[in-house]
Amino acid sequence: MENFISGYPGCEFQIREALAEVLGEQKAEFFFDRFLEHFFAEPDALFFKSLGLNCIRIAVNYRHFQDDMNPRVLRKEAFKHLDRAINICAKVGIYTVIDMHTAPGGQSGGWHADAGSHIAAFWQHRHFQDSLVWIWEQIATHYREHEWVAGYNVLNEPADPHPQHARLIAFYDRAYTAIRAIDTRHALFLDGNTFAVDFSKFPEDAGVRWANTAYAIHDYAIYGFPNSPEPYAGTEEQKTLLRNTYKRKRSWMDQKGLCVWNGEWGPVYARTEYDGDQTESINERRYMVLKDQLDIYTKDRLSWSIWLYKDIGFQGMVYVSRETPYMELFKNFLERKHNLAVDAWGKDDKYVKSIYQPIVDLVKSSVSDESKLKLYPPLWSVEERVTRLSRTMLMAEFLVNEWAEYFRGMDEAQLEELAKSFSFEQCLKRDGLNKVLREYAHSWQK
Ligand SMILES: O[C@@H]1[C@@H](O)[C@H](O[C@@H]2CO[C@@H](O[C@@H]3CO[C@@H](O)[C@H](O)[C@H]3O)[C@H](O)[C@H]2O)OC[C@H]1O
Repeated sequence: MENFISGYPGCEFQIREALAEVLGEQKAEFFFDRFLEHFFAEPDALFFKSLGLNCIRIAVNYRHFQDDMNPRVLRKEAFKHLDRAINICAKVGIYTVIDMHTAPGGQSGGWHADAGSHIAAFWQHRHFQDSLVWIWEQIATHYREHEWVAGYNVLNEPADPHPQHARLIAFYDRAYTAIRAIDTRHALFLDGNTFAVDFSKFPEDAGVRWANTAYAIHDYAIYGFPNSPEPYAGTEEQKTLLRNTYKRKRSWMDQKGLCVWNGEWGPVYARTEYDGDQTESINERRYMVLKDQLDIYTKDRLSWSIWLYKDIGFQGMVYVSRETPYMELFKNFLERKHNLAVDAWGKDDKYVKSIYQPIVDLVKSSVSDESKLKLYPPLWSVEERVTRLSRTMLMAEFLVNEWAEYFRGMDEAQLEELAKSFSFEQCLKRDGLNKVLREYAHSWQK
């Protein structure tokens, strides 16, 4: 679960805690369990398959396997939803890649690492790394015979600040050895450092050192987001930029003759409630970006996994209808969250930019040497850092309890109604996106 996907503010662990506070442990657990059940069921798999797609990447949180207060003890229901999703996909003929989307302590400072901090503590504590290796051993043991699991995406978007990426390489070595001691057959998918774009410090002998391994880039194109430098029109210059950025990300694999996979990519979309009559024209441009990226991938016979399948209406192939109990309940809250730009992903900060600008200016004017303003990760400028800390963490923290308060006094039947809003039957389809995906999925198979 992520904030822009499900509508809550902040991180998953925060809303789980807040909801337990409001409803009690048992009812909160009931809600999240029902949410996961409805989020992906057989009709979802059938729809996905109907587009001609044959593999889905399933993002999992390490907390499904291990409770932080009870380390190295496999949770009783650790595989309940993952087994369910993988077996539903297998039944309709879809392969799955298991993606470890969060690591203990956080493998990056992004909200999606579910750590609630901009410091990626995973790299600082051996203890956190040991835990994740142990979790992978449990997963490999569980799925080593499964024919429909295509492989293991060991760590989503690592961001190891070490200048030589030494801790990431050491962790991949450990995870590789541990998994391979149990399961030699499933492929491993290793993301590059710094949000799956940088392989420059990967070992020279990777091809032999890490057998049966693909290397995952995440190819988000700047033109697919509200902060695009200019409206995308598919000009030759713009297409060249798309291609060059992508080529740069995969250049290390190309030099070494290694297998590349695009594990995440895809534009976000405008919404009528926030973008008004601009919505359609913005989205037409976004579909153009999508298509032009697919042209590049198809020419290269590159396999990809679109981000993402389902959400509340920003990026998903299917999205929860506004007429559902969940969306009606949170209508005003979501609008406020949007206007305050509390989520980082594809943010639109027009209402609040000027409020945070003095902090940006203060930081810039207080640091004497300009080069000292460049901290890791490089794509977090001073502006971006201020955004992450003051809005997506500080502001979000205050909204977490508010989100949970909406549930106060609800019984299981009402919670079920809310969770069910995420079921395929209550979702709409993003036709523009699905049409393009279908077309390319079929052309790829020819
Ligand atoms: O969970 C996902 C999460 O995996 C994803 O993370 C972001 C991916 O994009 C990163 O920035 C890109 C880095 O490469 C440049 O070439 C692109 O232009 C940038 O967009 C960003 O820092 C990550 O947080 O985001 C969506 C989440 O739902």
